[in-house]
Amino acid sequence: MKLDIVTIFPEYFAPLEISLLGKARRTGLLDVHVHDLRDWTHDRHRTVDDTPYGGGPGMVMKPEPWGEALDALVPSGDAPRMIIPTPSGRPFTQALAAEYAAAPWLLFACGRYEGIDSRVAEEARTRMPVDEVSLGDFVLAGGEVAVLVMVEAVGRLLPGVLGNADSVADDSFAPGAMESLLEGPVYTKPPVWRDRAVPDVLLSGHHGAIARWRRDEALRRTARHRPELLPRLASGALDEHDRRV
Ligand SMILES: N#Cc1c(-c2ccc3cc[nH]c3c2)n[nH]c1N
Repeated sequence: MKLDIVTIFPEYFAPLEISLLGKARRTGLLDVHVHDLRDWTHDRHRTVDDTPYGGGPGMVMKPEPWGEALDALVPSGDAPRMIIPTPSGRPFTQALAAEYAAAPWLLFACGRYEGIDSRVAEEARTRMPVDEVSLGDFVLAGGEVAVLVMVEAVGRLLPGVLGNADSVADDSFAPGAMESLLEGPVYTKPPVWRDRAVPDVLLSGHHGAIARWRRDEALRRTARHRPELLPRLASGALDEHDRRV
């Protein structure tokens, strides 16, 4: 997968050199290119923003540098999916991460200030799919952190990136009957730590009992932290036992 990231803060993406994603880059699973938007400015101050038409606080990112950046990065023929993080976008979900993981080429546009002139997305849509996407109902100062989150969520889904492919299948929100359940508690050695013992069932070796216990705990945690997810579970996914948990 090829990733292009356009930003005025390229240094924000140093974390993509380390850990799983760094290894994915070194092994060729991910081809990441971070670009400084100011490389497509032509004035002495490398200006990327201006005052908003119609007045109001803050500044807006000028369309010209973005237009020239997209012309340079997406000349003609094949085109990426363009992803613009914004508080006013559609929700970024595990399903959308999976959709992006199937794309051969993604281009992330990191806004700053009050956002990117809206004509940039409008013009880009004439030559590539453009998604405006939000991580949630809170406000960041720019798109870079959102892109880091999305790149990690997408990158870990690529075959070969995670050492244990089963981890993906067990994800919260991964497709399947457990799709809308939060993951339950996890434990490792020692069996007792500061007088706190690991639940006996996990040491029993009874795989059926362990699976049932894990599902019960996932149901309990979902009911406690995200009760709104429970009705979304397919009707067949909850049996009589589940409803009594
Ligand atoms: N995605 C997302 C965002 C943002 C966001 C994204 C881009 C910019 C550019 C200026 N301010 C921004 C905030 N805030 N909260 C989210 N869930």
